[in-house]
Amino acid sequence: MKALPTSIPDVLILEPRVFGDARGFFMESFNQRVFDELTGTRHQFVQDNHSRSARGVLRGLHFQTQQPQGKLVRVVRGSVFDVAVDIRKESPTFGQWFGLELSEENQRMLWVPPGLAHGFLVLSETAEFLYKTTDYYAPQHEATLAWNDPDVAVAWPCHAIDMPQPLLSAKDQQGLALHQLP
Ligand SMILES: Cc1cn([C@H]2C[C@H](O)[C@@H](COP(=O)(O)OP(=O)(O)O[C@H]3O[C@H](C)C(=O)[C@H](O)[C@H]3O)O2)c(=O)[nH]c1=O
Repeated sequence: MKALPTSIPDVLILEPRVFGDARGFFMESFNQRVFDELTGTRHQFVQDNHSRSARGVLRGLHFQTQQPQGKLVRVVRGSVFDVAVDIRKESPTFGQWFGLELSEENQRMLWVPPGLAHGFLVLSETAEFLYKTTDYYAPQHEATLAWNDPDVAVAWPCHAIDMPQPLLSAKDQQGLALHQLP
Protein backbone atom coordinates (compact mmCIF):
# COMPACT_ATOMS: atom_id res chain seq x y z
CA MET A 1 0.00 0.00 0.00
CA LYS A 2 1.21 3.55 -0.85
CA ALA A 3 0.29 6.88 0.73
CA LEU A 4 -0.01 10.00 -1.41
CA PRO A 5 -0.12 13.50 0.11
CA THR A 6 -2.99 15.92 -0.49
CA SER A 7 -3.44 19.68 -0.14
CA ILE A 8 -4.40 19.10 3.52
CA PRO A 9 -1.27 17.78 5.28
CA ASP A 10 -2.69 14.85 7.27
CA VAL A 11 -5.35 13.84 4.75
CA LEU A 12 -3.82 10.99 2.72
CA ILE A 13 -4.74 9.01 -0.37
CA LEU A 14 -4.01 5.32 0.22
CA GLU A 15 -3.42 3.07 -2.79
CA PRO A 16 -3.58 -0.65 -1.95
CA ARG A 17 -1.48 -3.24 -3.71
CA VAL A 18 -3.89 -5.22 -5.91
CA PHE A 19 -2.94 -8.79 -6.89
CA GLY A 20 -4.78 -9.64 -10.10
CA ASP A 21 -4.90 -13.02 -11.76
CA ALA A 22 -7.16 -15.10 -13.98
CA ARG A 23 -9.61 -15.53 -11.04
CA GLY A 24 -9.97 -11.81 -10.32
CA PHE A 25 -8.03 -9.89 -7.66
CA PHE A 26 -6.95 -9.86 -4.01
CA MET A 27 -5.90 -6.94 -1.86
CA GLU A 28 -5.44 -6.19 1.79
CA SER A 29 -8.07 -3.49 2.28
CA PHE A 30 -6.79 -2.78 5.80
CA ASN A 31 -3.63 -3.68 7.71
CA GLN A 32 -3.12 -1.99 11.07
CA ARG A 33 0.68 -2.08 10.94
CA VAL A 34 0.79 -0.65 7.42
CA PHE A 35 -1.82 1.98 8.28
CA ASP A 36 0.18 3.11 11.34
CA GLU A 37 3.40 3.31 9.30
CA LEU A 38 1.81 5.27 6.43
CA THR A 39 -0.15 7.73 8.59
CA GLY A 40 2.31 8.01 11.48
CA THR A 41 -0.60 7.52 13.87
CA ARG A 42 -1.83 4.77 16.21
CA HIS A 43 -5.55 5.12 15.57
CA GLN A 44 -7.67 2.07 16.30
CA PHE A 45 -10.94 1.60 14.39
CA VAL A 46 -14.09 0.70 16.30
CA GLN A 47 -16.82 0.73 13.64
CA ASP A 48 -17.27 -0.37 10.01
CA ASN A 49 -20.00 1.31 7.96
CA HIS A 50 -21.54 0.53 4.59
CA SER A 51 -23.93 2.70 2.60
CA ARG A 52 -25.48 2.33 -0.86
CA SER A 53 -26.58 5.40 -2.79
CA ALA A 54 -28.00 6.25 -6.19
CA ARG A 55 -26.49 8.65 -8.73
CA GLY A 56 -26.66 12.26 -7.58
CA VAL A 57 -26.94 11.48 -3.87
CA LEU A 58 -24.72 13.72 -1.76
CA ARG A 59 -24.10 12.59 1.83
CA GLY A 60 -22.39 15.19 4.00
CA LEU A 61 -20.52 17.13 4.88
CA HIS A 62 -20.63 15.43 8.28
CA PHE A 63 -18.60 15.66 11.47
CA GLN A 64 -19.03 15.05 15.19
CA THR A 65 -18.38 18.02 17.50
CA GLN A 66 -17.43 15.60 20.27
CA GLN A 67 -16.00 12.13 19.79
CA PRO A 68 -14.67 13.25 16.36
CA GLN A 69 -14.29 10.28 14.00
CA GLY A 70 -11.30 9.57 11.83
CA LYS A 71 -12.54 7.82 8.66
CA LEU A 72 -10.85 5.45 6.24
CA VAL A 73 -13.18 5.43 3.25
CA ARG A 74 -13.40 3.47 -0.02
CA VAL A 75 -15.81 2.50 -2.79
CA VAL A 76 -16.36 -1.15 -3.74
CA ARG A 77 -19.00 -0.61 -6.43
CA GLY A 78 -19.41 2.42 -8.67
CA SER A 79 -17.78 5.79 -8.22
CA VAL A 80 -18.06 8.85 -5.96
CA PHE A 81 -16.42 12.25 -5.63
CA ASP A 82 -15.20 12.18 -2.04
CA VAL A 83 -14.44 15.36 -0.09
CA ALA A 84 -12.76 16.25 3.19
CA VAL A 85 -12.97 19.80 4.60
CA ASP A 86 -10.58 21.08 7.26
CA ILE A 87 -12.80 22.66 9.94
CA ARG A 88 -10.11 22.58 12.67
CA LYS A 89 -9.98 26.24 13.67
CA GLU A 90 -6.31 26.11 14.63
CA SER A 91 -5.27 24.42 11.38
CA PRO A 92 -3.24 26.35 8.75
CA THR A 93 -5.53 24.76 6.15
CA PHE A 94 -8.74 25.76 7.97
CA GLY A 95 -11.61 26.12 5.50
CA GLN A 96 -9.77 24.29 2.74
CA TRP A 97 -11.15 21.19 1.02
CA PHE A 98 -9.66 18.25 -0.82
CA GLY A 99 -11.60 15.96 -3.15
CA LEU A 100 -10.95 13.02 -5.44
CA GLU A 101 -12.75 10.24 -7.24
CA LEU A 102 -12.93 6.97 -5.32
CA SER A 103 -14.12 4.02 -7.37
CA GLU A 104 -14.14 0.24 -7.74
CA GLU A 105 -11.80 0.87 -10.69
CA ASN A 106 -9.10 2.91 -8.94
CA GLN A 107 -9.49 1.08 -5.59
CA ARG A 108 -8.23 4.25 -3.90
CA MET A 109 -8.98 5.05 -0.24
CA LEU A 110 -8.94 8.35 1.61
CA TRP A 111 -7.79 8.78 5.22
CA VAL A 112 -9.76 11.61 6.83
CA PRO A 113 -8.36 12.33 10.31
CA PRO A 114 -10.61 13.18 13.26
CA GLY A 115 -11.82 16.78 13.22
CA LEU A 116 -12.59 17.18 9.52
CA ALA A 117 -15.95 17.23 7.76
CA HIS A 118 -16.52 14.49 5.19
CA GLY A 119 -18.97 13.75 2.41
CA PHE A 120 -19.36 12.41 -1.10
CA LEU A 121 -21.36 12.81 -4.30
CA VAL A 122 -22.33 9.64 -6.19
CA LEU A 123 -21.26 9.69 -9.85
CA SER A 124 -22.27 6.17 -10.94
CA GLU A 125 -25.74 4.58 -11.20
CA THR A 126 -25.26 3.33 -7.67
CA ALA A 127 -22.29 3.32 -5.29
CA GLU A 128 -21.42 1.03 -2.40
CA PHE A 129 -19.40 3.04 0.14
CA LEU A 130 -17.48 1.32 2.94
CA TYR A 131 -15.57 3.02 5.74
CA LYS A 132 -13.98 2.46 9.13
CA THR A 133 -14.24 5.01 11.94
CA THR A 134 -11.97 5.66 14.91
CA ASP A 135 -14.82 6.52 17.27
CA TYR A 136 -18.43 5.50 17.66
CA TYR A 137 -21.41 7.16 16.03
CA ALA A 138 -22.70 9.84 18.38
CA PRO A 139 -25.83 11.39 16.84
CA GLN A 140 -26.12 13.85 19.72
CA HIS A 141 -22.82 15.35 18.57
CA GLU A 142 -23.33 15.06 14.81
CA ALA A 143 -23.44 18.18 12.62
CA THR A 144 -23.47 19.03 8.92
CA LEU A 145 -21.40 21.63 7.09
CA ALA A 146 -23.43 22.87 4.11
CA TRP A 147 -22.27 21.10 0.94
CA ASN A 148 -22.44 24.38 -1.01
CA ASP A 149 -21.01 26.83 1.51
CA PRO A 150 -19.50 29.63 -0.64
CA ASP A 151 -16.68 30.16 1.87
CA VAL A 152 -15.49 26.60 1.25
CA ALA A 153 -16.55 26.43 -2.41
CA VAL A 154 -16.18 22.69 -2.99
CA ALA A 155 -16.02 22.09 -6.76
CA TRP A 156 -18.54 19.22 -6.77
CA PRO A 157 -18.67 17.68 -10.29
CA CYS A 158 -22.44 18.25 -10.53
CA HIS A 159 -22.14 18.25 -14.32
CA ALA A 160 -21.48 14.51 -14.02
CA ILE A 161 -24.80 13.70 -12.33
CA ASP A 162 -27.07 15.18 -15.00
CA MET A 163 -29.52 16.71 -12.53
CA PRO A 164 -29.97 20.32 -11.33
CA GLN A 165 -29.21 19.62 -7.67
CA PRO A 166 -27.74 16.71 -5.72
CA LEU A 167 -30.16 14.57 -3.68
CA LEU A 168 -29.71 15.46 0.00
CA SER A 169 -31.29 14.17 3.22
CA ALA A 170 -33.48 16.64 5.11
CA LYS A 171 -30.69 16.93 7.66
CA ASP A 172 -28.09 17.74 5.01
CA GLN A 173 -30.36 20.35 3.44
CA GLN A 174 -30.02 22.22 6.77
CA GLY A 175 -26.23 22.26 6.83
CA LEU A 176 -24.40 25.03 8.70
CA ALA A 177 -22.13 27.57 7.08
CA LEU A 178 -18.43 27.45 7.97
CA HIS A 179 -18.70 30.68 9.98
CA GLN A 180 -21.57 29.15 12.00
CA LEU A 181 -19.67 26.06 13.12
CA PRO A 182 -19.27 25.60 16.86
C1 LIG B 1 -23.59 7.40 10.31
C2 LIG B 1 -24.50 6.44 11.03
C3 LIG B 1 -25.88 6.44 10.84
N1 LIG B 1 -26.67 5.55 11.51
C4 LIG B 1 -28.11 5.59 11.26
C5 LIG B 1 -28.77 6.92 11.57
C6 LIG B 1 -29.86 7.02 10.53
O1 LIG B 1 -31.06 6.42 11.02
C7 LIG B 1 -29.35 6.21 9.35
C8 LIG B 1 -28.83 7.07 8.22
O2 LIG B 1 -27.92 7.99 8.80
P1 LIG B 1 -27.33 9.19 7.95
O3 LIG B 1 -28.42 9.73 7.06
O4 LIG B 1 -26.65 10.15 8.91
O5 LIG B 1 -26.26 8.45 7.04
P2 LIG B 1 -25.19 9.18 6.12
O6 LIG B 1 -25.78 10.41 5.50
O7 LIG B 1 -24.64 8.14 5.25
O8 LIG B 1 -24.07 9.64 7.15
C9 LIG B 1 -22.71 9.43 6.86
O9 LIG B 1 -22.41 10.28 5.80
C10 LIG B 1 -21.12 10.78 5.65
C11 LIG B 1 -20.58 10.28 4.35
C12 LIG B 1 -20.16 10.59 6.71
O10 LIG B 1 -18.97 10.89 6.55
C13 LIG B 1 -20.57 10.08 8.01
O11 LIG B 1 -19.77 8.97 8.30
C14 LIG B 1 -21.98 9.70 8.16
O12 LIG B 1 -22.59 10.80 8.82
O13 LIG B 1 -28.29 5.39 9.87
C15 LIG B 1 -26.15 4.64 12.42
O14 LIG B 1 -26.90 3.84 13.03
N2 LIG B 1 -24.80 4.62 12.63
C16 LIG B 1 -23.94 5.49 11.97
O15 LIG B 1 -22.71 5.41 12.19
